[in-house]
Amino acid sequence: MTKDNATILVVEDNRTNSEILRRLLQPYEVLVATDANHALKILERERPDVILLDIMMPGMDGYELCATIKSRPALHDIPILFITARTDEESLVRAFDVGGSDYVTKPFRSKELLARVRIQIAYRRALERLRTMAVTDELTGLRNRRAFFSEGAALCERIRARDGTLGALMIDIDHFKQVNDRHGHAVGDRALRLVADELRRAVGEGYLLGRIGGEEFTILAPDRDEDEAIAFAEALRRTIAELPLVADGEPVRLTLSIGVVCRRLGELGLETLLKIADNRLFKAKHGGRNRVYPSPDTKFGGTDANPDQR
Ligand SMILES: Nc1nc2c(ncn2[C@@H]2O[C@H](COP(=O)(O)OP(=O)(O)OP(=O)(O)O)[C@@H](O)[C@H]2O)c(=O)[nH]1
Repeated sequence: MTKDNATILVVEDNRTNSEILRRLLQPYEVLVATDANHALKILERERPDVILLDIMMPGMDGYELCATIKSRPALHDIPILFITARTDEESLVRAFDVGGSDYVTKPFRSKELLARVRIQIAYRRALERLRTMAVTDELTGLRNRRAFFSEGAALCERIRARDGTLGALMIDIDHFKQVNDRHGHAVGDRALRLVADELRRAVGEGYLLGRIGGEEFTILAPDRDEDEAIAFAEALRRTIAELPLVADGEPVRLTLSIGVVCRRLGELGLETLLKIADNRLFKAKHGGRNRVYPSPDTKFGGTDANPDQR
């Protein structure tokens, strides 16, 4: 990273040109590739903010390389600025048709080049911000509902492919309306952030955590058996019950009800798994709240050793 906090990949087979560009792009970190294969190799490990791409190169030309980069989801958003000596309409239109964002013509004009690069960096940054906003719950910083379900579906695919198990926890804060009613919405928001922070701290590597509703959170825990998922939920319940939230000089007690299920996925989809967890959450609520269902007690020899399936 540099003073301007951006990296530019220059793909140019002519060494004199690439040196000129390196000098002109001095405010930025500059990587240079001498042909398309070299560029693709660099892109395996680097994510430049902008790519400056020569059209005429030996082997794969700039148009083809641009189309290849744009076909790869991980690279798709990197703006490509063509470097070209060709100014005929057909060549320029083709640059846009293969996914280019803009072009600069040779010989380079320093200020114009920098202005065009700057605008692409700003565009890239704005796109990144929008993408992050689209998947993030603004209040807690957790995955929002949409992101949770789309990442959850992908996680299920991976687990199904290796015939693994998936645990699901449906988590709901008890009597949350009373927190709002008694202390106001701002305290309610503070409570939600506090709970979210604890959940974030508790989840393990590979877990998926999201805020899927107002005071509802969900965790997917891969490769666990049901006893482990229940023990994990019980630990969460205890942690939250001890949170030291104080409002208007009095302690605010937050408790969770949690429905837990764990299955080998097989034909089972995410929606069905979560439905089972949701039904169990309902049982936890009706069993008196501040509890996990199936509870560790019933699970390990209590009265309801065979809890409902749906
Ligand atoms: N402060 C705050 N409150 C929220 C937010 N989203 C939802 N809520 C509140 O969460 C409360 C949920 O209330 P209910 O669904 O009745 O549930 P509850 O009071 O938690 O009762 P049980 O779930 O039955 O234990 C409502 O009062 C919502 O206004 C939020 O982003 N901030």
